[in-house]
Amino acid sequence: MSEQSYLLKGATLPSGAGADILIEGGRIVSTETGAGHGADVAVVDADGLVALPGLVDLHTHLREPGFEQSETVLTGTRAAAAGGFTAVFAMANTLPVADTAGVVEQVQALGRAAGYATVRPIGAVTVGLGGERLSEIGAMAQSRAGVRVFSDDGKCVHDSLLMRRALEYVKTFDGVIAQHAQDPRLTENAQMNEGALSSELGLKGWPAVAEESIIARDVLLAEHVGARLHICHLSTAGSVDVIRWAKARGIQVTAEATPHHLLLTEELIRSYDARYKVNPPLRRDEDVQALREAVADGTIDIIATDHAPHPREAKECEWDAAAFGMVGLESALPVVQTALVDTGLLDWAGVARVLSQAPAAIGRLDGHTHAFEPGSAANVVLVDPAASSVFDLERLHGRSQNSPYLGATLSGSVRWTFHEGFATLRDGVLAPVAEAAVR
Ligand SMILES: NC(=O)N[C@@H](CC(=O)O)C(=O)O
Ligand SMILES: [Zn+2]
Ligand SMILES: [Zn+2]
Repeated sequence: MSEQSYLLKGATLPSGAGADILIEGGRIVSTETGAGHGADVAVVDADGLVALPGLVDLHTHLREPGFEQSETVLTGTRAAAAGGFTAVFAMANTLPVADTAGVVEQVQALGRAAGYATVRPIGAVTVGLGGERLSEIGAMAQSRAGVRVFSDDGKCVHDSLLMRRALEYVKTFDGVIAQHAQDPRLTENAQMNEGALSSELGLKGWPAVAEESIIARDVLLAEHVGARLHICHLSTAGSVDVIRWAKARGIQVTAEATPHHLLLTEELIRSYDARYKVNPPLRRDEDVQALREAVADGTIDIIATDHAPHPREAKECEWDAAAFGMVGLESALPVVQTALVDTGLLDWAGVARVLSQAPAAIGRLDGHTHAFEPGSAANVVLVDPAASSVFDLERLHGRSQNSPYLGATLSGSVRWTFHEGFATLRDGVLAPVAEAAVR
């Protein structure tokens, strides 16, 4: 395999310091400005660009196996590379469900073969996401995929005894349960946030308490067991309060917010445009503000995309019949810049923390680099923060186009992505499939 060397000249590190980042043999060799380099090095003009550690998404739906009409590991990781991601954790709600060592090993192998990003499979907590019997958690942990994150995402692990047993199990190997917090009884047929607007629009409400009550129960279970718990896609101010309380008590809980819950509100649903239909639902402006502050003060540890591709026919239908979910890999960084950086709530070091360092730590993604230290693997993204543009279809590289941002103006643009020294995105252009596959 031939390894191209790169010099990212005049980049700005998350700390604000200037750097010439020299990448050779898949590693960062030096970040010293003005250091010498060989003649065969490709020089990238990074003047005005911010260098971040490769982004890590703890919550991606790659849909393969089983739902390849929505996304595949290849198309999803191409979308990831376009968005600046160098590692994604693939959710288990595939067909078959990722509840055996065989399926998680298959997903990981597909990621390796595609070559655009590190793919770490998430294992299901219960067999077939059925919520009744624990899946073979130990076998998935010991498999070649070395699964550390387990989730029934899309469904809540509602049975408290099963949740307790799952926490006890993952504790033995330092794993984590990522809970989709949704009380199923309180949300039967629910279509949008419960409140004045759901009454006005005549759509069945999804109360905040359906999320908050599960989080409250689960932080107490995590405390009782002494295990790690992660809460997926927080969407309400009340959820933030519960997490803040749990952390103050020393409970090992981490929390995630999605870009869309940090920018969009339920008001968009007045259009009845199903691109805005998502689980958990878009909430009120007060909730968005509370989530933003919680990311800024560290109560919410990470931002994860919950990239959820769906084919056209699942979205171009009446609201009640439409699928829940939005694609989010390519828009994540622009949305985070728009919602948090441009508003002064987060600096670039904070962005590196919530989109790279913290998710890698929660998922125990060993060996993936999040600092610009010589000798470490070259997982790097270059962002142009001054570019503000209309988000259009050309920005999407996955198989589905259910983005809520089409036509909206967002700040910032990802220019280059390096995965272990290989340029998966080159000044906005994805590396050819064949090149990524043979490296
Ligand atoms: N977020 C969504 O609205 N949908 C996700 C499931 C999930 O993340 O709960 C999906 O798999 O489509
Ligand atoms: Zn979910
Ligand atoms: Zn999800």
